Amino acid sequence: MAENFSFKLTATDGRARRGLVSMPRGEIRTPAFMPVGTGGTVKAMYMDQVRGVGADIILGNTYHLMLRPGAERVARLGGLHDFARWPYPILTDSGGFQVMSLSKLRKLTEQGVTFRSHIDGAPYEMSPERSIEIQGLLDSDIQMQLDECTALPAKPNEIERAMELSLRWAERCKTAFGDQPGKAMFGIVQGGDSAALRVRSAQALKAMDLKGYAVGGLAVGEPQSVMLEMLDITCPELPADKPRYLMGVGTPDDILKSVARGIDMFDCVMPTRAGRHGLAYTRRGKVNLRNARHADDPRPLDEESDCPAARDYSRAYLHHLVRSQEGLGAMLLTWNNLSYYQKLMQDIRAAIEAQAFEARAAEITE
Ligand SMILES: Cc1cccc2c(=O)nc(N)[nH]c12
Repeated sequence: MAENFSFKLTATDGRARRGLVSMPRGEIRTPAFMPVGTGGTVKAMYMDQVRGVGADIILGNTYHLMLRPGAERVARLGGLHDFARWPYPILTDSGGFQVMSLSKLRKLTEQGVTFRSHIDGAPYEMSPERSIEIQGLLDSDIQMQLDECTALPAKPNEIERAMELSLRWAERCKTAFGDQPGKAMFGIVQGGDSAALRVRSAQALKAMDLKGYAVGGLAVGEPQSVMLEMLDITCPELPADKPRYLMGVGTPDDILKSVARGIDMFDCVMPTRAGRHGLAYTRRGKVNLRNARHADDPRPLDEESDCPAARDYSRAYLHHLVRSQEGLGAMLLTWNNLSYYQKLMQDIRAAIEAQAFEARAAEITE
């Protein structure tokens, strides 16, 4: 495996990119979908199943893990990879987004955020430095800067204030992270739905010469057209030779349209959360297994899938499990959904390679 963190582009199709991130713990084929493992577990999945469906990297979360079981405890136990038995790369979000969406009595200042745990009300503070320290204690491979994500719609001056604070926090995170060759710290572009603020944020982060760049502050309630417009504005400002990660996105359609605009990495709770709520993603669209019409249907979700959850169980059985609130229902549907998402990414990667090959072949025949 690689000594350091590196990213190389292996094919392009217009603005879509096929690439490879190489790190000491493994390689990440891009475009990549990262299953969300918030509390050190991809809910309702064994880690060898997560690997089996084709995931190269999973997400962990600073906010949840600092509250429970505690970052210092995870460090004493050998770090998140040993704790959760996932030896491959892990990306951790910095916690700010979750503080603002989950915690109580939070107060945000230049220094950082103070808040009370949504679990037991205990007081905490999270500065850029503490966030990087926690991600280090977790032994995270890709660490996110602490940022302030503005929910949309928002006033322009509010978006600007949060974007500029996030830039100052990016500098502090870069300083706190220092030089860790086998790991990476990504900056997060903010700026809401303002083209000018997105450009300013992206250019300022580019000047910091970070190892990767996330686009944050999207998938927070804005229409897809606004999200895509912000990608059209932001991606061209980011360095072509660094990975681009669109946070919290998204549906299969969101992913396709975002890959076409130059995004390399995605994460979203949709496939795992939907699985726990009886919803299955299939090549023919979404299937709600709670619906009574499946009660006598002997067909599997997808007889051509190589995922046992999609191929070996009848819709009638899945309907029964979901209606009976049996744990196996969430397990099988999550397995199906993550398999669907990874197959989508595999098809996207192949399509970019094929198109690039076509373009190259056309050049050669000219
Ligand atoms: C998880 C997530 C989703 C969506 C947006 C964001 C964001 O802007 N910043 C962070 N740190 N995380 C995000």
